[in-house]
Amino acid sequence: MYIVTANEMYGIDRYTTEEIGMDGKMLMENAGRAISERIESNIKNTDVITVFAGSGNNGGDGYVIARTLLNRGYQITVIQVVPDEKITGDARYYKNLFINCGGSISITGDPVEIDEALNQTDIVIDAILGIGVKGELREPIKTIVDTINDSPVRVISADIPSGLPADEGAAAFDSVQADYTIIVGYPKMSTFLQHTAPFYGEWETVDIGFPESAQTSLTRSVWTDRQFKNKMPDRKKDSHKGDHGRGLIIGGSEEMPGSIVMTVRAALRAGAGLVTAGSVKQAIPVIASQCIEATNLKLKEFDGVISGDQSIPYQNYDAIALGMGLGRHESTRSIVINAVRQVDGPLILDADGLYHIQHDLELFKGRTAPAVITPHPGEMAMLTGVSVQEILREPFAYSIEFARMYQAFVVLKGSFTIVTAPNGHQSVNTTGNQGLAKGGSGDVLTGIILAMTMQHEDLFDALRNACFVHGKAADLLVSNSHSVYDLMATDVVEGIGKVYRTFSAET
Ligand SMILES: NC(=O)C1=CN([C@@H]2O[C@H](COP(=O)(O)OP(=O)(O)OC[C@H]3O[C@@H](n4cnc5c(N)ncnc54)[C@H](OP(=O)(O)O)[C@@H]3O)[C@@H](O)[C@H]2O)[C@H](O)CC1
Ligand SMILES: [K+]
Repeated sequence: MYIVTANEMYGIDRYTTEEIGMDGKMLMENAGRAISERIESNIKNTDVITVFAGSGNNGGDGYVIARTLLNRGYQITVIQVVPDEKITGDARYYKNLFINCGGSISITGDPVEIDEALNQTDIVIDAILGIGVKGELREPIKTIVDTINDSPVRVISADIPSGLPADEGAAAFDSVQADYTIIVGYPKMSTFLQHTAPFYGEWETVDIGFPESAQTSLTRSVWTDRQFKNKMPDRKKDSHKGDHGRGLIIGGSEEMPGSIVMTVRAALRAGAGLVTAGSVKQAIPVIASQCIEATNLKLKEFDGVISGDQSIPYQNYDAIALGMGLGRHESTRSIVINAVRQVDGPLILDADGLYHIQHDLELFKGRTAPAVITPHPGEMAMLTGVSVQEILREPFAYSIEFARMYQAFVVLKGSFTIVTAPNGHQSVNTTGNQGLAKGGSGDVLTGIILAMTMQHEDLFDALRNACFVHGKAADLLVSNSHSVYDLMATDVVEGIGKVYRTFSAET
């Protein structure tokens, strides 16, 4: 499922009308009808419905919805929130059809009248503004949006909650708070941003007839269940442990032996053939007792942390993960610097590994083998020199800039984790829940990433599948045996098996 910006959506619209030759009116009719069908399956036929219609094509969709539901016997009226001369083009055409079918319209921006109407309404259809919104809401629309939000009525938004920007980057906005949004064609970027996603309520998309050829330039998408299943490699009956990768995980310190334990256990559960844990001698007994299937590599230590002054036989491994529980001691830094220089297979940097590399990012440019960074927004802010708020406001843009500049894969963690490839392609993960917002979750993800990296031919697929499994494990656990409160990172490790079993049982 592709994710679009407003500009990309207008491009698809233009292509469909100009190149394919489909009439714009037909797209609007298709949109309004498809939305009406979804509305019908979500309401009672006795519900009183009010459509709020604005001046643009979103308002035009609103008039198609109003006519469709009126003709199907619903009690429905339209409140047009802009003066009549603002309704032009296709929207005007559909407004006239609604009137010709006996529909009733009141034209008002008066909050008292609107409040009275809301008191007699069960369902609001929000068709005030679509992806054409620009800047802060003007009056009377701003007050109307506030009035709708203050009312207990159920709100269904057409395409996008009115006022909400389609794209990332907006700092302040006013928006309708929808209970449910029926999105035309493709989800917009703001469906997947931490600060804008909640305005959509539940959402789904409707197909209005855009041709497949309109999608060819799109490079951003949601990773789906079906894609996960298709891209999970089969295991041959005669395979052996060496076929599933030899991974090295370096991390841990005297004071932090736990995080590498979770990474190692997750890598093993996720299917890595052989896993070696490289750590200081003080941490090895903990790792060895918790991960008896792993082997250990005792590294030189300095004051309880891994010393940077040593060489590591990276060539013996298919992929390396580095950073969990490493600590931020200066003497450890050269381990990370040297790994970026020397590891000639996939290198995954997480946690303190990211801390140590922050001033030497240029080293990524000299690598011939892929590098993967797995920052949370705070770590991404550290790496890019901007605030966490800026990262959260524009996670797609910051990820792409980093991935292109340093030719690295970026896994920007969050409620919608974004995986970005060096060529700028981006994929959003939608599995997972609040239960993952806990210490250790990131360590588990890194272990799964390591295992997937060694089992997939394509690294982008590996990263997408890793994020999918991590979130899905949490989802299955929360829907069966756990809650978002008690879920722990170690539970997620055990949940990996549930994901594999669920998907291998499906035909
Ligand atoms: N393929 C498609 O994309 C299809 C989309 N459909 C629907 O159309 C909308 C997009 O329609 P568009 O007309 O481009 O934009 P809007 O409906 O969002 O409205 C733009 C008008 O809104 C006014 N506006 C803009 N910003 C503000 C603001 N901050 N405050 C108040 N009013 C604002 C502006 O009016 P002016 O007074 O400035 O003229 C614009 O005119 C899309 O979302 C879909 O719902 C089609 O139906 C099917 C194909
Ligand atoms: K809307």
